[in-house]
Amino acid sequence: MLKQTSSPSIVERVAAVDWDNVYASLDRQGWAVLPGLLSGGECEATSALYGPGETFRGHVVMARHGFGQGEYRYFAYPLPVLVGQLRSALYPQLVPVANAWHERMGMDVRFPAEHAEFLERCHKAGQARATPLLLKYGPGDYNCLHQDLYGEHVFPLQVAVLLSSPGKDFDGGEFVLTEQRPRMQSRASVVPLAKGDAVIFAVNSRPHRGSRGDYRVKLRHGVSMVRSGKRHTLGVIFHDAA
Ligand SMILES: O=C(O)CCC(=O)C(=O)O
Ligand SMILES: [Fe+2]
Repeated sequence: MLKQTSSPSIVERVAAVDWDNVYASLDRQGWAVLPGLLSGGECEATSALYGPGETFRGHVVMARHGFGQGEYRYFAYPLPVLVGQLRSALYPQLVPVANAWHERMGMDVRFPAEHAEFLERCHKAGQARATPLLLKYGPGDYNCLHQDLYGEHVFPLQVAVLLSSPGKDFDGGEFVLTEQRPRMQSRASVVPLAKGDAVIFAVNSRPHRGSRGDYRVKLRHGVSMVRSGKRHTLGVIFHDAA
């Protein structure tokens, strides 16, 4: 019998990540990159979903809200298989960090091991609308620094996957994060991403170990101006929206 070789599933790929390394990076800098989480074909197929139709529940033109320039659409339930698998496979890996951060920041909320259980908590509180989203940027577009908070329930980490190739599909359009530390000036990071790479980052705040114990730093994320071409991103947020 011929042995069939197929590429690993999303679940297998997530399980194969060097999570200890990712946890160390999240603790050190508030973000971590998972290189090549999606294949080129998966990136293209996901970008191609963009458009009007039942795949999405909402459409936001960023300039209308002062969010920047460009547009995005929120996926509707049921999520496309790949998006749903990414969301439910990544969540349990991030729970230990989420709970440890809450403990260090003196926050009472703890997160259940499985995503379905956390969603139940969101839905019971009236946060029932899907939050994963697909973003689209063209020349001159950008995404102002922001936080993706959609109600009382907030999972403290989120993920974005770059679906286009920098230097080939587009120029500019870097993923940026800023950290606002108490009584200090803000610090910016540019996250280097290739097509298919995922960045995990803090939604709102994270603990930082200082000489006198942990203090909270506030993070915001955004995208610098796309100079040319077209840039797509898949955003995976773990809490749902009111
Ligand atoms: O396009 C990007 O890289 C940023 C997307 C974003 O703001 C998000 O996924 O929440
Ligand atoms: Fe965002």
